[in-house]
Amino acid sequence: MNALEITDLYKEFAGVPAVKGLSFAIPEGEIFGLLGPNGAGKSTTINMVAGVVKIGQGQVQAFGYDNQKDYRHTRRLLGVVHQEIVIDNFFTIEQALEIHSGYYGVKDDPAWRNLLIDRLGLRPHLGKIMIKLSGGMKRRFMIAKALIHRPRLLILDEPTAGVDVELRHGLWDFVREMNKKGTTILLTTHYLEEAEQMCDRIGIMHHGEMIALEPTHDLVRKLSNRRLKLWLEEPLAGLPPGLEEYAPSVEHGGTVLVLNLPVGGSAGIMLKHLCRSGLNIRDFETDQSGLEEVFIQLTGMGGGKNGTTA
Ligand SMILES: Nc1ncnc2c1ncn2[C@@H]1O[C@H](COP(=O)(O)OP(=O)(O)OP(=O)(O)O)[C@@H](O)[C@H]1O
Repeated sequence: MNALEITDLYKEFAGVPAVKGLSFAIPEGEIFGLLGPNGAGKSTTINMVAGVVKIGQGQVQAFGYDNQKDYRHTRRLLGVVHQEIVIDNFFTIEQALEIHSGYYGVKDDPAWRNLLIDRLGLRPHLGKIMIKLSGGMKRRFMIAKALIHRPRLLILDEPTAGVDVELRHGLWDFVREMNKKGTTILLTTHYLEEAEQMCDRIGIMHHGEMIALEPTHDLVRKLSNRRLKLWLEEPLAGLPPGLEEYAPSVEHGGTVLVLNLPVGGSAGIMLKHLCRSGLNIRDFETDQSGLEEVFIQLTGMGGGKNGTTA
């Protein structure tokens, strides 16, 4: 069963399209990463799924229920952490969590509430009214709030934006734990490294369209070159013959030879060519470009909100 199925979703603001006929599905149990540069249409998509932005055209189904026709039902199946911090200013964390489970028509479950409070590190702040919490604490509260009714699909729109490293790690551990217990996860993040580590599959949006959607490993492998760096016993006078297809280059006065294994190329054949070359190799190192390079290749964009982000 698909946790989420989006079909031909379209939205424009003042005549300018933000999401252009988007279709994709997320099977139950998956951690799916939706990536894309600023303005790609990720939040608009999530907001249409969550029912807070009206769908222009198309359909959204959660666990087989249409989110427009069966709004009350789908609302209970989804837990959404929006990008903007939205809190109940003058309630304490505990009061707000109690109220929210009532809002979803779910019976208050103190054991579950306490588990969320503890796992999200909210216990020391329980009695504080929300307006007095730090930004990181507010975000933790939003995550607890999104989970209070035990949704089957948790949607996190940039949950780690502006939060410290400790919370980020703790949060992802918790998300993994929730996923292992059966919650499907849809997340957006600008931290490509996080997406690479967390997600089973990644979809990349650009200008309102999905320009790639693949298992994370395949996406990285398919679009990235692998480099083989060889430290040689004797410096090379020139480029060795028979290795032209690997775009060889030399570094460090000829003592380091760099070969590039093209996308889809065979490492075995490259190594055979290397053996035939008779080079005297002292050491070697390989590296592979990660999601960041893949993302830049696909969208033609470099840089981002910070050095390692989209
Ligand atoms: N309420 C709105 N009114 C007008 N335009 C909007 C509105 N919400 C989004 N847009 C526009 O729609 C486009 C897509 O924005 P969206 O926020 O969905 O992108 P995003 O991929 O989530 O970007 P970011 O990574 O910056 O959050 C942008 O051009 C944005 O300016």
